[in-house]
Amino acid sequence: MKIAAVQAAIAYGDVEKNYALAAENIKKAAAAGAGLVVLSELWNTSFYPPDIMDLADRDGVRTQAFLAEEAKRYGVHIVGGSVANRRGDNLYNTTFVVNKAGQVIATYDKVHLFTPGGEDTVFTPGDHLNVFELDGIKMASITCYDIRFGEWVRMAALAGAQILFVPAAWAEQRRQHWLILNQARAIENQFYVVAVNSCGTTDTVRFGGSSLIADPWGTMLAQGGADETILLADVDFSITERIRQKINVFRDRRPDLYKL
Ligand SMILES: O=C(O)CCC(=O)C(=O)O
Repeated sequence: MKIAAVQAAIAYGDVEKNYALAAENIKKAAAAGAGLVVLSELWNTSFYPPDIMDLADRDGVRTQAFLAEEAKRYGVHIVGGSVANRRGDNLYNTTFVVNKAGQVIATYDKVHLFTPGGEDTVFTPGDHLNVFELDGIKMASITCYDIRFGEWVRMAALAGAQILFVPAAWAEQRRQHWLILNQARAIENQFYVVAVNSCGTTDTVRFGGSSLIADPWGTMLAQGGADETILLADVDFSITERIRQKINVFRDRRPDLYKL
């Protein structure tokens, strides 16, 4: 399966421009042969303008219809990064996963909100893991800051995920953390990690780009720089079993001791 990670400069607060940008990038990824396309965090608004409550999608209606249309048009699965998504008076940082038939097969609201950026004062957190199946492979997604919580990522691995998607809007100044955390999560969980960051700027933040696709051994299959790009990598899930046999951390872990 060929995966495309879309690293885009999301326009700050310009929703119309951002849907057009996503459409253009999905088209390019499909033309490059991708079977699964991954977008970055809050690709409809960027992270996050003051009027985000007004700019947010309502009940995910527009985003789901848009992703379903694009998925069917190009015959690709889409892990729809995340969007600002208003449900009633609450705002969520929501991921929709759509299969190539245009069916929404999974929905995830970011669980760990980025308190240093005040995200918890604006958004409501989700309360469940996002594990889903495409082409017979179990997959999972989290969102940005969630990557700092190794126990949350481990849950996805224990639920059987063989690949983890990490849409993000991660600042350039903590680029080192981004690279190390994503690579470490791939190594410790022995699964693919597809980490898709934004690039470009808001009024105050420069996003770090550096999207990456790491295999279950931690080898970087593709890595972005500071600018817009679409990373492509072929993933082969048969290597996971071989790696897990060589160093069998799932057999050797000691959950009986993992409590205080
Ligand atoms: O953890 C970090 O350093 C960045 C997290 C973040 O920006 C986010 O979750 O949106």
